[in-house]
Amino acid sequence: MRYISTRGQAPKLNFEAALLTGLARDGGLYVPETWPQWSAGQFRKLAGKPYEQVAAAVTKPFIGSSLKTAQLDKAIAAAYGTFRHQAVAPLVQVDESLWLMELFHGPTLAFKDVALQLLGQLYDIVLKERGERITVVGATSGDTGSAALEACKNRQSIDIFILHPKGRVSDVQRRQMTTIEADNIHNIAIDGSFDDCQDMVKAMFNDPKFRDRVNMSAVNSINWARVMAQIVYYVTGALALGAPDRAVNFAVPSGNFGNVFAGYAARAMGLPIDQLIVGSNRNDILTRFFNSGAMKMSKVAPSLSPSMDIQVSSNLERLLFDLFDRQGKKLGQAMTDFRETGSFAAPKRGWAATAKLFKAYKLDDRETLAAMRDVHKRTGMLVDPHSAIGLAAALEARISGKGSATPTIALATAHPAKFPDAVEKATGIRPALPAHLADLLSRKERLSELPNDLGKVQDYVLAHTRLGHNR
Ligand SMILES: Cc1ncc(COP(=O)(O)O)c(C=O)c1O
Ligand SMILES: N[C@@H](CCOP(=O)(O)O)C(=O)O
Repeated sequence: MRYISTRGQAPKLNFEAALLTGLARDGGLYVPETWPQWSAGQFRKLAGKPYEQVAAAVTKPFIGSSLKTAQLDKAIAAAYGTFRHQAVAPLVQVDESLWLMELFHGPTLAFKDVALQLLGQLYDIVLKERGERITVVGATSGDTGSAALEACKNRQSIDIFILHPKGRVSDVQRRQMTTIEADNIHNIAIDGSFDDCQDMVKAMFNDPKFRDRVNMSAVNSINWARVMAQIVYYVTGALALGAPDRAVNFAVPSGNFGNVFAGYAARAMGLPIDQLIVGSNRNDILTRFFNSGAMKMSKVAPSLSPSMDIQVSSNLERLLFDLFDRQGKKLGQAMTDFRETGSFAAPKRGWAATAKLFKAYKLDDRETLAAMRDVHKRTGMLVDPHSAIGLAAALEARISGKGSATPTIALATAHPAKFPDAVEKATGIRPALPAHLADLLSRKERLSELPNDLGKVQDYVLAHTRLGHNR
């Protein structure tokens, strides 16, 4: 399998190189040159198999000869051995045609663990074989950060720096990052938004001297391996509800568009997904896009679902690449124009199919609390504000007839205890953290604060990475 950049000007890479490279050198994102095509029989063979076995089968074609089968199997076993639920991503039935997929049984209680636990293992294998070290610089609105730090902590070949928007993540999210004791991890609170943090990470990648000096790599969904690992639970979920002999819908709370893009990739491989239902909070650029074909950037506003307080959804570029008939140069120009003018219109060709596949709904904070209250009243389940947005979007799609009678899986992306204030406000119940995090609020924090200034952040990384001085 070869990977190409969405901007069409960077070298083609194999999986191992794409894993280590992060953002392509032309500023684009790596995508598979072609989607692996699976027959119904291939999917059928995996029905009822353990998560690890499905993960091996689904990821193999994307990894190709970059890893030996035994290495991949070992990495998968180690990654999912850290989960507290044997099924890794269990389904819970909500009503006659709606299921919740719990993606929060990993070490940091969010769906990010599913991909990042595997990414940590893959890094280890390829870095050991190459005898190389990397510096990871990542941006987080709360969940990627802790999952990435947990996956990379104490790994000898990695120094990791995570930028988060100061004061804009929940206390639990921040403490999950800042209380990890390991010499190779660095938390930086930036005086700005998540978009500012993500822009700085991309700017560092777009500075060839800097990226080469520190051998920079990415844990955000910039990294194709993140998206690849997330395809697996779309397959296990759909198979559990009767695919490939029955189509399913997925409802996904969305911010950086990585999670739902993994659903798009599963469908491109042949999994029968009827609709991908996108849920946004008040930062609804994605919902506006899918409802109109146009995007207009506005200022990001804090919400009860802080992990989705995002205006520039990184992975949308991977979808737009297909909408632009994979013409990277044209897309690159459109992305540059979007950055300059703050607006973007999708090409008319292909838009009808995209608009048919993606349905999108927005919930403000009041509606999010109402959704959390409603699901608790109806089922006794506590859901976090992000998951509630996905669930409510699924119900909206059904009411408006757009979701039809097709069974729908709403992705529960975080454990309710990550957002105890919002859950308590909605239901009157304060969810407790699982035992391994029970003393989180009394652990010692360690972080640095920096202004929203690229030069200062680069200086900080250079001063603290073990690669900054040696090259
Ligand atoms: C809990 C939670 N839900 C949903 C999202 C949105 O996912 P994505 O950015 O992949 O669209 C995030 C952040 O990524 C998250 O942390
Ligand atoms: N919501 C994310 C934002 C970063 O998204 P990613 O999927 O690109 O890592 C977070 O929790 O940090």
